[in-house]
Amino acid sequence: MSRRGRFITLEGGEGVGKSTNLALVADWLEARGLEVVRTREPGGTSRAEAIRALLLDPDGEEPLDHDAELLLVFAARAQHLARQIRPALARGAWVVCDRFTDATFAYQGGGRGIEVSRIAELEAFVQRGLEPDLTLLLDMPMEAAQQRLEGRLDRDGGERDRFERERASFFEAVRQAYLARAAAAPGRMVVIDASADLPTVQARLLSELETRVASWG
Ligand SMILES: Nc1ncnc2c1ncn2[C@@H]1O[C@H](COP(=O)(O)OP(=O)(O)O)[C@@H](O)[C@H]1O
Ligand SMILES: Cc1cn([C@H]2C[C@H](O)[C@@H](COP(=O)(O)OP(=O)(O)O)O2)c(=O)[nH]c1=O
Repeated sequence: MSRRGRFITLEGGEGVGKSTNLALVADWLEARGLEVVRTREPGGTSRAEAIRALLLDPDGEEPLDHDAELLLVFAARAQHLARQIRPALARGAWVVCDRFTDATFAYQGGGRGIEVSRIAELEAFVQRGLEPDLTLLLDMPMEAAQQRLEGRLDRDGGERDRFERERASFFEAVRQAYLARAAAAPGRMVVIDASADLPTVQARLLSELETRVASWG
């Protein structure tokens, strides 16, 4: 399958501003006349969204096993790739996705402690060589991100999902795993300091995006 569109992902812990900035990235690309597909993980198609609901549903009487969690994340990803991402890229659309496999290395690897080699095996099996062209990692100290998240939950009246109920040490491990991935893949991943006010973060992000898109010709 020839691949013409580009695949951009946004990553980072809870509350760092991924959803807010995804809109900015997608709008910027659309203003350049590109077809843009905005999507997210886990989810992005109706069956993958059903798997998302299973993953986010807070643990009750039957806690979700860590290996089952990992396999569900990749099951949702396989569906999303087959039904949404690969067809979009093939027709020349650009795909902008809120989280992808770096989140699995961060949450299931760093957070849950599953071996990296096991995650990498599933990555190879499900993605068959397809990787994001660019990953924007929004990074900031966990406590400040938690405050933003609380602000959002207060406004939306939302409940904390299964991940949002985790301990501070879990989120710190997630952050460190993300930073380690970025250090190992400097060509694909760009770390953006997300702790500044929104206009500053957005200016940083657009400047990185512009440079990368220009380098692709
Ligand atoms: N740079 C920023 N400064 C202050 N608040 C922000 C900033 N970026 C996002 N927010 C706010 O923080 C909250 C979390 O942002 P959101 O985009 O939902 O994060 P995520 O998708 O990463 O969980 C939202 O209420 C959003 O309006
Ligand atoms: C994509 C992905 C997400 N997740 C988790 C992280 C998030 O807590 C949750 C849902 O993602 P999301 O809705 O992006 O979280 P938020 O907007 O609160 O930042 O799924 C994983 O554990 N592994 C994965 O591979």
